[in-house]
Parts: sequence; structure tokens; C-alpha cells
Amino acid sequence: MARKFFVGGNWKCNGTVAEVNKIVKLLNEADVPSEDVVEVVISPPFVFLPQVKAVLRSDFAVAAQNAWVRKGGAYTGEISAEMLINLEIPWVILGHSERRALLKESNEFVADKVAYALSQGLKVIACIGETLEQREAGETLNVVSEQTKAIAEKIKDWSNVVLAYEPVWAIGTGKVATPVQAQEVHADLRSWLATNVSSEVAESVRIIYGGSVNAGNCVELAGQPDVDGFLVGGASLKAEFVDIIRSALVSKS
Ligand SMILES: O=C(CO)COP(=O)(O)O
Repeated sequence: MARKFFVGGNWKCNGTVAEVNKIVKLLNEADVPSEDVVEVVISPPFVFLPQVKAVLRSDFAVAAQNAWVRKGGAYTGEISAEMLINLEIPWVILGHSERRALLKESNEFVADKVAYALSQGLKVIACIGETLEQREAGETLNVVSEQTKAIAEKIKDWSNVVLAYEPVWAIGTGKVATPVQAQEVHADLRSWLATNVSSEVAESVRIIYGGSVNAGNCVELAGQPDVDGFLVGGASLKAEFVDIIRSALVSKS
């Protein structure tokens, strides 16, 4: 079965009540391909999740940007997977490079979070990606396969996982990976999954690209055979996010 195109909008730590209402209005009025063609998931900061969920069109879903690594309790400032489930938030982004770098989330910690979130019934957008230094040292495949391996060692069922390849050097920099660079890593990841998990998982897991995706570069990227969608930061706060959703209609080369 073909992998359904997936477009995530990661709002990161941005927004006010008024701004959130404005973006949601824009999304609600947008003419986009049907749910059969594209899965759209919007990820506002925690505090806006109920607000967005209450008014967002029903063919788009919402995601949290993080969740605690285990059952909730005495963890001041954290949000648990159970709370997200209780609020009927279906998705969570885990392992974003900003958290890996700034909050020192290790491969193992991210993998534990992925496993726990899945065990509670959440669907997970698991982020991986290399730094510029690692790419220049020829370490890209090593880095992304180690990040994926940590997850693979802790989960059995990949059906609720989307893998987001986000090269750190492309995030928020305007330096998008070329379609060739993105395709190369996505294909390598798929063959890593085929060898180390199973050919079924390799075929079915969506591998999406993130890092300076915009209306101008999404079409060419979407045309790559192993690019199954996007995780969009900056441009997900703007009207061009709608154009990025529409790139789901691009035919694969
Ligand atoms: O980190 C990202 C999405 O999670 C990408 O961010 P930008 O699209 O702003 O580069």
C-alpha cells in the first residue's frame, strides 16, 4: 500500500491566543487535498492545544511537542502521555533536535519516550538528524541510524510512528537539504529499516523531511520517491503552509 503523504506543522515555542486564532482560521478556510491523500497534523505549544483542538477542522489532527518519558507524577513542569490521551491529543513530536541539543535528550532517553508514548496509545513523530559537523565528517548515516536503532531496540510496532529526518544544519537556517540530499538519507534509512527491522516496516513507515521547507522548495522535495511528507517549522506559521500541504499531489519520480 502506498504511504500516505504526511505534513506536520511544528509551531515550536511561538504564538499568542490571537495569532493562534488567525492561523487556525486560515487553515480552516484552506482548500487542500482530502484526508485520503494527505494527513495533516498541527503542533502548537501545550498551552494552546485545547484551544486549537476545539476549533481546528476535523480532517486535521493535533500533536504535542513533547511528553514525559514515563507515567506522570512528581515531575514539575512536565506533561505526561496519559494527559495527552485524556485530552484526546492523538500525536506527539519526540526527539526534536532542539530538545536533543538544548535539553541534552540522549538517543536512549528519546527512545524511552517513544516507547512510553506508544504504549499509552499516542502516535509519534520521532525526529532524527545530523549536525553540520557530523555531515562534513561523513557521519550522517551513522548518526541517523544510531538514533533510529535506539528507538528500534525499544519498540516492536512501527505502525504509529512517523520518522522525521531533520538535518540540524537545515533547521531554521534557510539552508534546505537538496532533493538529492534528502532522498539519499531517506533511502538509506529505509534500507536500514529493511535490514534491521523488517521489509514490511521499511515499506510502510513514512519518512518525512524537515528543515527550511517552504512553498518554493516543497514540490521538488515531495517528488522524491522516499520523501513521504514534511515537518515544517517557520513556514507552518504562515499562509504558505497551505501550499506545502498541497505538495501532497505531486507525483513521485
Ligand atoms: O524543526 C523543524 C520542524 O520540526 C524545521 O524548522 P524550520 O522549517 O523552521 O526550518
